[in-house]
Amino acid sequence: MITLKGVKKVYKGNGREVVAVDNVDLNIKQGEIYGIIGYSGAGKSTLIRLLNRLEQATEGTVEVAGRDLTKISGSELRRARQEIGMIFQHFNLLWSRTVRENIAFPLEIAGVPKNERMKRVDELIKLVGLEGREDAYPSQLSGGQKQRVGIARALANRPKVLLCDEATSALDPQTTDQILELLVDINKKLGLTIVLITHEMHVIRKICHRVSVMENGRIVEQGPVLEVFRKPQQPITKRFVKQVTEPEETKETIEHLLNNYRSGQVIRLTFIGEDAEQPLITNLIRTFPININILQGKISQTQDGAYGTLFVHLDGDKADIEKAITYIRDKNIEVEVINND
Ligand SMILES: Nc1ncnc2c1ncn2[C@@H]1O[C@H](COP(=O)(O)OP(=O)(O)OP(=O)(O)O)[C@@H](O)[C@H]1O
Repeated sequence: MITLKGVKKVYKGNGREVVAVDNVDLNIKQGEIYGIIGYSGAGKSTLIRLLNRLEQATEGTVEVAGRDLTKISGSELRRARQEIGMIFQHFNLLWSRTVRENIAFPLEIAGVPKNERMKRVDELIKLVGLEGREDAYPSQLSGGQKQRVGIARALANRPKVLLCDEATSALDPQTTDQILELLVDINKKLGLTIVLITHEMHVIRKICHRVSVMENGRIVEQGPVLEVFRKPQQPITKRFVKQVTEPEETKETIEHLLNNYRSGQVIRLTFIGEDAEQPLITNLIRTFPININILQGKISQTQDGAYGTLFVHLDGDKADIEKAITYIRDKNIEVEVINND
């Protein structure tokens, strides 16, 4: 559905050049929810703006729904853009228009007759759950409701792709979850391809099937979300994964625990998908003459299954601890031995 090859975007000005996107290759499948994560300045906004030609690539090709956007202009580009909806962090609504009029706006521009327009707006209002708020003005809506209007407006012309530019960054955690659920719902109902950029791993975990990590304009890591959670390769990816798997205080807690548990071994177990269902701790206690203390744990749900980490302290004979660790590894559960240094 979306293919980027060798894409580069250089901004020039004041005698200086900024390479915002640097030699990016990307492949996004139809019906996929694809996340691009990176810190501020990584090049995410530029990349997503290349996907609807709000920015023109300096080098490379950007193919969306069968058209190379770098090579078209005029009416052909306008038609191509109708297949690509976009929502924004600050909603970008028209403040002097009601909910209904905001949603109808792209239909007016596309020349859809009034009757059809009204019918389509009603459908969209239902789809995003804004029944009863049709005649309200944006200033009378909550942040979540404003984003629902943004989503309805973006979907008005039945696009094949929805681009989300930090769409939940201005919302509180509960409203963020509701909007993310709405996006998943729309993805399933309409088979819509969704591309989102964010700096929050929570968003990726919750709704994305695959993810790319961006740093200094480049994609430094990509893969299925569960895979990236299981084995993050780059330091930056490890930092993002820790945002959702380990509570803030984990590092300090672990240091504290290592000081308290001088004997035995502290380990971190990583469970993926069905592994999480195993009665592992019970089996360990029954099989080996060791003591086990559960120190800390967290399980997160992704689109493809559960992902969890558990810190435990094993105490007893060194050889028994070694055997217990081998036993866990044989069950395909990842074990990281946390050392005192
Ligand atoms: N119009 C522009 N002119 C010049 N430089 C730009 C322009 N837009 C972005 N940049 C630069 O390109 C780089 C990437 O910016 P971009 O906004 O794409 O990153 P980002 O990951 O989306 O960060 P943020 O979340 O802060 O927007 C930055 O160094 C930025 O200063």
